[in-house]
Amino acid sequence: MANIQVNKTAHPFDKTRFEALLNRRFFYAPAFEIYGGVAGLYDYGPPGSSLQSNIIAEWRKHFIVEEHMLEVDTTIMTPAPVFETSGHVARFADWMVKDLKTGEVLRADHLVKNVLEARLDGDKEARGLATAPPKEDDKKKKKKDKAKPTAVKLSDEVVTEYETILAKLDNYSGPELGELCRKHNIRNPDTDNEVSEPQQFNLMFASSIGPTGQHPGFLRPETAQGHFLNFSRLLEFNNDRIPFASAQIGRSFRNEISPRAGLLRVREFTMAEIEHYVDPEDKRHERFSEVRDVELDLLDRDTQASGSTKVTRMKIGDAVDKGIVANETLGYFLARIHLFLVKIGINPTRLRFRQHMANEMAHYATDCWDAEIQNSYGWTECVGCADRAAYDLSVHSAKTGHPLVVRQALKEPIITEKLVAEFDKKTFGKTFRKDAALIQNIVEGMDEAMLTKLQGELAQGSTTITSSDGREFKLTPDLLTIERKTFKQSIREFTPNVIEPSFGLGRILYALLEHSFWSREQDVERGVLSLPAVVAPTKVLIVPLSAKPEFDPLVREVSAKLRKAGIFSRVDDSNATIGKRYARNDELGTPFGLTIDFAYLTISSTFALAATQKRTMTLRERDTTGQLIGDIDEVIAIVTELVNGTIDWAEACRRLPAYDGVQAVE
Ligand SMILES: Nc1ncnc2c1ncn2[C@@H]1O[C@H](COP(=O)(O)OP(=O)(O)OP(=O)(O)O)[C@@H](O)[C@H]1O
Repeated sequence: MANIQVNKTAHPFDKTRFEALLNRRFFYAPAFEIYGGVAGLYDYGPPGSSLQSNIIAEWRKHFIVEEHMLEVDTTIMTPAPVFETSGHVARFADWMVKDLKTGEVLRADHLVKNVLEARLDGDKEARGLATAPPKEDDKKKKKKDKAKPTAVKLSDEVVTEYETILAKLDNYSGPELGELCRKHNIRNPDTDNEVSEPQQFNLMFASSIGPTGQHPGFLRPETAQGHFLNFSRLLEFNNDRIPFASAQIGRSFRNEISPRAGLLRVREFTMAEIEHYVDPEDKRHERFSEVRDVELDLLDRDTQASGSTKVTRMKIGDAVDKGIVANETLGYFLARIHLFLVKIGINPTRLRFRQHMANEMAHYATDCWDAEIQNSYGWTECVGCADRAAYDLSVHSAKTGHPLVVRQALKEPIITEKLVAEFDKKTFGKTFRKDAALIQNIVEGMDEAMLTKLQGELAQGSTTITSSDGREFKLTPDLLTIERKTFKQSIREFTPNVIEPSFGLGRILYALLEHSFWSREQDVERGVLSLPAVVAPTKVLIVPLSAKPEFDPLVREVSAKLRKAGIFSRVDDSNATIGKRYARNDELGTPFGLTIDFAYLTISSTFALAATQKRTMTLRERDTTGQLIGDIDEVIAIVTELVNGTIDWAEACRRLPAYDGVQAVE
């Protein structure tokens, strides 16, 4: 009876109701709203903040604690030379177009996507097929829908062409996007005006450090550089051993061109990033065997190149063995990302891993996969996972002269022999004076074959070398000799490669909210957020049947016991009916409710005495609304186990009798 089956798909996803719920319960809201708001900036309210904190806490456990990662907290404000070296000043940019009449700015690839998808939707409508879910949620939605071509049938070739463009959208350069706009008559859907040629726009917020204005800086657009700049300290902290990973959770800033997709594209957001440092010659992962059999939906680059978006379900072990995923470490993280997202409540059937096309990847990356989550905006990248090779450490090291390398003692020293030039410094300097260094450099730059030749010629008495500006210099055996020497190398020095999983927490949080939302079969107005207990903002709701003071001691006792058990609970002692109170908490995603059982009320006029004598309370489960009854301490023990995930509701139903009393009627 208490373990009732529920039908969560009785009503189709209703975005308007969903957004109304998030707004009503203050999960998040536009920042500076009473000043009119700023696109792409949001504030989280109490349930949104708790949900984010709980996702972060689980992330810490799943990655940092589980893998002994080294956590850092580096600054957001970053001096310009850092981003000049990393390439962000030159390349961290998107292509934008301007409406030729209104001057409205649009991101070029998003414009192409929105217009072509709208045309494909129109085609589906004309053919009498179902259309895709709506794509934009903002205030401009109505306006956009007006501009959206409706029910226009396209030829089969055009449909294929559009689908191919969409499958490869991240792959186009700015001029190519301009060409697509011209070829397919892509205009601003809000106004139907033509748009300009795409221009690059750097997404970093520029600032300056100090009062003189002479030290330009940027708000970081990712947390990664802070890890890399501290690499040598981290390596030392890790006893000079690799592999190891650093991790950081913090804010990043991107001046997005036209943010219109709620939390999915914002200008300030929280990232959680891991930089895992590996030996470039050995990218195996010692715990790969633990995840080998985890199955993922993969969309590889060859499939996308053929214009398809069909995923292949595959064990990560097989994907690495077949070379679809470049190496074990990358594969290990893809599997761990999958496990994390599913654990916090992402629907695994709406999660896929998409490989970057060759041109889409940063030039230095060797392989890159995005964890994409399906939601009402389409498939959205929520986690990027890239093998960044040795790029970042190498460029910062070259720029600063600070070695960002690993030095490993070799088990077996490497013995090599090679020809080297020995100079008689005094005679050499006297003979060539200011050209001495130049000539020495030329000789020292010679390879083995050239040195062998030089050695032979010196043995004949003399030789001549030519500098790059065409001058000739005569060399004789009194100036230098070429000899074979033996070298013993006991240290191997190398720049590690970096595998980087990079999480955008706002995107994950939003997708999770969408995946968790449904309405009760009997009443579409009664929305529920089925958030797993591990991330739910409040775990247990305590519902006293009445706000009368006689109930206080028991409520306080239950609260204190839950606190002691580490369970975050809230008391709802408002005057609303118990059904309303439960409904409000269903909307907040609170998985369990406790009602102190006052069944005795009918035969006793002293509530507290009766309840104390009986010492029972009911336990309600959010999704099924099933209720169980038991002794207070017994119920607290069970709800603690439920929240900690050591038992499920079915098990709770085996341990406690179902309750069918008055409180169950909602
Ligand atoms: N503007 C943004 N708003 C919210 N989250 C973002 C934003 N930009 C990036 N992220 C998050 O940070 C993660 C890592 O950033 P990355 O640089 O790989 O994104 P990106 O490829 O630039 O994203 P996109 O192509 O969607 O702009 C993304 O997977 C995403 O979750």
